Amino acid sequence: MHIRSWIWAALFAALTAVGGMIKIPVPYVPFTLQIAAVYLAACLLGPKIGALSQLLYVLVGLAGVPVFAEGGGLGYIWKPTFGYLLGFIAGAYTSGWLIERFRWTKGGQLFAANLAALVVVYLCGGLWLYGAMKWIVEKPLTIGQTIWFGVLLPIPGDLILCAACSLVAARVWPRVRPVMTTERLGG
Ligand SMILES: O=C(O)CCCC[C@@H]1SC[C@@H]2NC(=O)N[C@@H]21
Repeated sequence: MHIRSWIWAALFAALTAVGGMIKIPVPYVPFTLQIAAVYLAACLLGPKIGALSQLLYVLVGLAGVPVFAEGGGLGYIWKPTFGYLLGFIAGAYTSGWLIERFRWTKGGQLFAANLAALVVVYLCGGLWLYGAMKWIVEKPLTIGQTIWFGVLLPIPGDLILCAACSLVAARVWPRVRPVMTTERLGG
């Protein structure tokens, strides 16, 4: 893989870290801006490099750098929000794959792809939240509470970010994406 791909992946990993620092504490699952970096990485880097950016982010956090919403370190895998972090990797891949497979470029199309990413993030995050609260924290949430705190509370903000990032990506796409993707880099 071309060095430029690694640099872009690292930059978007850093952007996700910034998104994790901008947070509003809410019980169980904080509001953060991490998902905006996931949307943009998928749209501008494609499935592989987009997912790589999120994998780098998670690995740096697990290595101990406090880039997650509530710190970092290997023990973070036991936190109720760790599933969202795994969801960022799978979500970036999903959205990037849809965009690449169907050659989507318009704002509405990117919105649809990012919506799919959001579903993946919430699936991973919600399932992990439920399991972690039950078996690790041992303060179980009901399914209704899990959906309320894990999905319904944060989703309005995430939908606004989805629309905003999709429009921005559609605008900058023609100029930026050829530079960012590996298609022309042979890697
Ligand atoms: O601990 C972490 O760093 C992960 C926090 C995950 C927060 C999730 S991301 C999707 C949803 N939208 C938000 O604003 N918060 C949750």
